[in-house]
Amino acid sequence: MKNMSYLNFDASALEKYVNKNELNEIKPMVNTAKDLLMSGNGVESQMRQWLDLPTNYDKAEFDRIKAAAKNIQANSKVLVVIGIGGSYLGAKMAIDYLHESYFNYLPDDKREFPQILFAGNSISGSYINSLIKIIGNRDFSVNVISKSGTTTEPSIAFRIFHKLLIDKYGVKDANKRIYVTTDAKNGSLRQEVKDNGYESFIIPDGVGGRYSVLTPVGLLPIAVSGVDIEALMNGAAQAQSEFAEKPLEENAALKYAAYRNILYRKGYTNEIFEGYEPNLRYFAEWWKQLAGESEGKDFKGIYPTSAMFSTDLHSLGQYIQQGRRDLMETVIKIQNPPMDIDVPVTGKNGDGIQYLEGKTMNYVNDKAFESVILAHTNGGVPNMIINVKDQTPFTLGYAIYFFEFAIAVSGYLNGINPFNQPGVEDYKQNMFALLGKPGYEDLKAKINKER
Ligand SMILES: O=P(O)(O)OC[C@H]1O[C@](O)(CO)[C@@H](O)[C@@H]1O
Repeated sequence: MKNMSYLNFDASALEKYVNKNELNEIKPMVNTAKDLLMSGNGVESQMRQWLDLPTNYDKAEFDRIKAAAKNIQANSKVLVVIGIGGSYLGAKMAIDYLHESYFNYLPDDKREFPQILFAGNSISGSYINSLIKIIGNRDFSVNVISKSGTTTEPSIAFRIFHKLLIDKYGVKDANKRIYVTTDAKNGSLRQEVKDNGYESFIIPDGVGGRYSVLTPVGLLPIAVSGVDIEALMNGAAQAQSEFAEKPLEENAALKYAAYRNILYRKGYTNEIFEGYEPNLRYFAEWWKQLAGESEGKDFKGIYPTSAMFSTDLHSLGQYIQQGRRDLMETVIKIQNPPMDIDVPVTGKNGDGIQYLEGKTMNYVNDKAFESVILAHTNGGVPNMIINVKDQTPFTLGYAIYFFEFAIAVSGYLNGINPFNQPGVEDYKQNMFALLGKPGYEDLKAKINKER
């Protein structure tokens, strides 16, 4: 077991790219950005409620989440989580991170908790058909998550699964299997809660989708999967107190914000989020929304993308090593993965790996990580390393808060509003027009004229 704090930021591979004086020089700007965030003097400050969520949340609702999770665990083999963007990525990321890779694939008698499957994040009829097939005749419940209650993708999926529930259980019992996470007062889902008596949870006003994993949005599905959500919140609370207090030099979140902005201003405009554990894939997807929606606007911002190694060393690896030099990498390194296995001893060397006999896979993975850092750094790609202690709920809570805090500071540091996402509306408006939604006749005519 490698001993370390829950998370640390390692800039040692940046020596070639960032001079020693630079952190000190950007420090006043980072501190100003942090102060804007903490004081509420920055733009869109009403959307900072996530900042003290780990210590200031509705405890009664938290207990209701745990009770609902128990209920679902007792009466369902599957939980269908319906939502898109911030209304699903956080839960998916956390469940994957905290469970073994094939958790969801285990047969029901080998899995202690329900299978968690996601819907409403695409408009693929094939996907929904396949999902219905895999549920089969097993008992299931639905958690529909939408702050607005009017997002097309989850609305369609909810209609489908609502009908399936009614067909299977009848209206009265179906209503007991529907859990709604939405705005406290507004939106059609809130109205449906009132009409049908569904159990429901609130997405707080001051928390945007991409900052909502520690609200019922993430907490209910995560709890249903058997995770200790109290530990998750405690980890975030620990991060909250540290990042609010510590000076830049000792503050991992501020350092990450500072270095990625130092690099961005030198022309490293694309950031690749990387991991060496396959169940970090959705961590990257969650981070991409967090960073992309927070910073990509006003024709600026770091472009967030991702790669998972070793897999992508044999696809994107070539480009990263020798392509356009506008890339930086942020590598998440899990210090203590939950499991390991030896390279088998066969006494033969036909495959050329006899020298690895007696070594573990995690040892080899560590060496791959070190080798890639060296190769990419030498090849012209600056690397930031985020060491994360383990894959436990406490550490994950800490890491979630780390990224949320760092990205919000980073937005302010760049003169960007980190809490809105006006660009997401454009495709929606066009889609409404093309689908013939009432009220969009003029836009439809305009589109048809232009194409
Ligand atoms: O929860 P809603 O209202 O369905 O929105 C889903 C997602 O769409 C966005 O509004 C834009 O992508 C996100 O912030 C949010 O996570």
